[in-house]
Amino acid sequence: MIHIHGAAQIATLGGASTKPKTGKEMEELGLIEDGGIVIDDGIFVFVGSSGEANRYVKEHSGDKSVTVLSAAGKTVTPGLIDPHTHIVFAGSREFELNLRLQGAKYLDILQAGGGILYTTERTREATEEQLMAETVRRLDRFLSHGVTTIEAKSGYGLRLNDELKQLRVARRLDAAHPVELVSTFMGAHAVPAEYKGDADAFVRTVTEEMIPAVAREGLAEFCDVFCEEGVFTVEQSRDILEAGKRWGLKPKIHADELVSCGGAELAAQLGAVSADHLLHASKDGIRQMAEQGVIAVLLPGTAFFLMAPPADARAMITAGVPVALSTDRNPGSSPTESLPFIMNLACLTMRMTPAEVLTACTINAAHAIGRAASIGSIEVGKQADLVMFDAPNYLYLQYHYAVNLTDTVLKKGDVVIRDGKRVPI
Ligand SMILES: N=CN[C@@H](CCC(=O)O)C(=O)O
Ligand SMILES: [Zn+2]
Repeated sequence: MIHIHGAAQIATLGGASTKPKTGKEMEELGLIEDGGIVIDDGIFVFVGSSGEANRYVKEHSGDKSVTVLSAAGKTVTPGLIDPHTHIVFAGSREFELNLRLQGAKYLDILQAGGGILYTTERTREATEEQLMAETVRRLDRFLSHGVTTIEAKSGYGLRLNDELKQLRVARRLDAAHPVELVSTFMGAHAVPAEYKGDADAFVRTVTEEMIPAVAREGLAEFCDVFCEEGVFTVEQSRDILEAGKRWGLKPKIHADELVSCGGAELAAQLGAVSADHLLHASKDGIRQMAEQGVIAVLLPGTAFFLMAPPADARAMITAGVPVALSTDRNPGSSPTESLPFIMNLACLTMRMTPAEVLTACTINAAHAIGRAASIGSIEVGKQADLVMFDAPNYLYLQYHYAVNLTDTVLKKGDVVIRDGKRVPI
């Protein structure tokens, strides 16, 4: 049994496990001052005031050993969840920053054979073991920033065996590392060089060969596509996501990132779980997303790193679209594992409030990866994933910005970070 007591503040995020929070609900954090939490067998068994938690432990601990953790002066939140990463890849692309500073556009670099295609070459060359080793270092950094679950996309293989290789690495890491991974197949991330620009032929390979193989091996829960002018059209994206649906993969979509091209509308028509990026989503697309309950996964770090204006989060929240946030961890447009810094950016560049930001990185992010029944809030019966931040209240997380305030992290009831340091389990 674990007994956490004396928390300055607990943000429970309770009451939204069946439906993501929208509009004003995103401001409701379920705060408890001077709070206590009891965990048994990796599950939250009590959440309330410190006094009540003491009584619960006295009455229920029996002959169990009790580990007591003080949370004095700390803010406790659910383990942070990152619902959009491209974490399994080889190499890095720091040289692209210089090109972009000189005026090169992200898509020009891709169309000249760099960008995603450069990382594809490195990833194809790498063995499963090499990919494991590179990815573990990124997962360690995520964990040290309070992130206990991430979504992980393929999309740097762009041919069957290398897509499977990326997804198998994600599956092995999910079993081996404290950070939990939820996999998405994204074979349609770019048209690989060997197709010489014939995107239709590549789409046939994705729909007829890759999706069935991924589904047969049970390697992914979601299917994603880079729907963008110059990458995959709305029609090609629809074919891919419908094929995914036929094979039991739930649709997600990279939509309207660089230009407005109908990605938000497509997400609504297909009943996608989420539409991500949305910097150029149309008003009508946002309205349709709200009607269909499509979650907007916003990536303000990508806008920041590409030096572009961010998505209109306020318009989406006002329209009733549930909003989640993510790092978009990838080697080109967002090389960071600091979800807390992304939260700062959401607040300071998109004017999301500190409460909306916390909702977006916990319960709404859990919905965006189909895990809201088990994670995303501190509620009795849920998996005991939580973070203690070195902060007197949740507002402070967006105020003392760009530093890592993570003090303690619990994953499935195991203490994996204490005093900012990794605890071997
Ligand atoms: N936009 C497409 N895919 C990634 C970037 C991948 C890369 O540049 O390697 C994204 O979500 O930003
Ligand atoms: Zn992405």
